[in-house]
Amino acid sequence: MESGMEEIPVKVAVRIRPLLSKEVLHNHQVCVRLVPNRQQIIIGKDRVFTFDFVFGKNSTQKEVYTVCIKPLLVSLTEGYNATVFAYGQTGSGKTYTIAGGHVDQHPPCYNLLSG
Ligand SMILES: Nc1ncnc2c1ncn2[C@@H]1O[C@H](COP(=O)(O)OP(=O)(O)OP(=O)(O)O)[C@@H](O)[C@H]1O
Repeated sequence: MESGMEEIPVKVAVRIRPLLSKEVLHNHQVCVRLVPNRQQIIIGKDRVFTFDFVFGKNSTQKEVYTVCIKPLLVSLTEGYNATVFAYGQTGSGKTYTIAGGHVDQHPPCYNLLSG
């Protein structure tokens, strides 16, 4: 087994999306905070959760792709299988991340495959 492949085979990333304009309009509040320099988030006052990767509201498609997906492509070329899927409540940003938001500014992760 190549070095680095003895790790736990499932990794979980959390991506926090910004409030939508309609949410700002309705005075919705952000309830999730990032812990700086740690892959952790705080929900509410003090509930801390740790993930393999945490992306904040200003994270880009390219950043998510580079950190989470590109290494899987490298392992594919070495003969390993890989699956990426998005999980979360409705409106949380699954489609935006996997299939893209605004096509020019926020390309889908799979459009970055050649990068
Ligand atoms: N990282 C982000 N930055 C800016 N806007 C985002 C981001 N993620 C999601 N959005 C916006 O939030 C809204 C909901 O996102 P999206 O449709 O991707 O959610 P979803 O999880 O796929 O929802 P559903 O399960 O209902 O299909 C969209 O208007 C999308 O453009």
